[in-house]
Amino acid sequence: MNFSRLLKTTSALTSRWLCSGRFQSTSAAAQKLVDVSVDSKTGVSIVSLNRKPVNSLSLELFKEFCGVMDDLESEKVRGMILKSSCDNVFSSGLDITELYPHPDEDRFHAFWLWFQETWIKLYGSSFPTVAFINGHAPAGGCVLAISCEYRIMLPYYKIGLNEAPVGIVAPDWVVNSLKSVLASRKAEQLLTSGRLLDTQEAFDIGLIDKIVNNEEEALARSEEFFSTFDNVPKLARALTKQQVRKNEISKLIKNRSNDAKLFLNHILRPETQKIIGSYFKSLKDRKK
Ligand SMILES: CC/C=C\C/C=C\C/C=C\C/C=C/C(=O)SCCNC(=O)CCNC(=O)[C@H](O)C(C)(C)COP(=O)(O)OP(=O)(O)OC[C@H]1O[C@@H](n2cnc3c(N)ncnc32)[C@H](O)[C@@H]1OP(=O)(O)O
Repeated sequence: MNFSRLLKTTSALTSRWLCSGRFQSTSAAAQKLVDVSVDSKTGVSIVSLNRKPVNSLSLELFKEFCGVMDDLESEKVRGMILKSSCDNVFSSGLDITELYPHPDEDRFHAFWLWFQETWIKLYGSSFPTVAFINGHAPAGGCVLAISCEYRIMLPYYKIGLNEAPVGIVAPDWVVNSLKSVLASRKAEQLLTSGRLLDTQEAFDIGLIDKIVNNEEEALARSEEFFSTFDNVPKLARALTKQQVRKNEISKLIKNRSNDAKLFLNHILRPETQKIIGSYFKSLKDRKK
């Protein structure tokens, strides 16, 4: 099966979950969780995550984001910049309330499939993608950033995959996304320590590509990146990118339901619930 068909194909079970209207947000029409605008100078789409206060990633946000990605694919956009509308936070990662306390199993299954779907669409997009990391990007926030092709970050924020210290093992598609950006040894060090790096450290190890001081500079640096493809036929570029990324994506597509079940079993374990519970409490207590 060719890769474009594979991208559209998913198991019957997965399709049932993704297409079902369950877990529809009642306020979806009232509040947009993902905003899209077009930079009139460059024709590039700017996609802003807009789930205040910290862009924690919920099932509803993933669904909306996937819809936006489908639109951008069919409009054959020149490129996309992913950023945040929240002050100081790009994304705080998965919404912990989707994981704790003891999530409803059906909702969690759907949540995980939509997380996978988001990764598949972003990591496998045909058009060039830039993450403008205009705030902290821990855990799932970092996953979004490393799924893009190029990363531009403002100074003095933190980025990394901090799952291990809270007793959670990142799935292999997350690990492999990191290994597509960093050498295996650096990726292992970052994952096993769960350390969050500041902007300068992230630049020094190659986790991000550019440091900028403001949005104007970010747009200029993004444009430099996008214009490197101006003389490359769009289809050839897209197929080449997918050629590089297809093994990881195909592996997940064939294993989606199992990946969701494994993660659900892990999350439901009393020890895991306890660790996430104390972590969440410490997050809330920090401000007291
Ligand atoms: C716990 C790990 C569990 C599972 C790992 C699962 C899977 C592994 C595979 C995939 C990778 C993805 C994993 C994840 O993404 S798990 C989420 C991990 N996220 C974090 O550890 C970040 C936590 N947040 C922060 O460190 C700070 O909030 C942040 C630096 C982002 C911003 O700080 P700031 O001071 O600006 O805001 P706060 O006052 O801390 O937050 C405002 C408000 O929002 C609540 N909050 C923050 N983050 C989350 C979140 N991820 N989910 C739900 N709620 C969140 C925070 O508690 C505050 O609430 P309140 O006090 O009620 O106002």
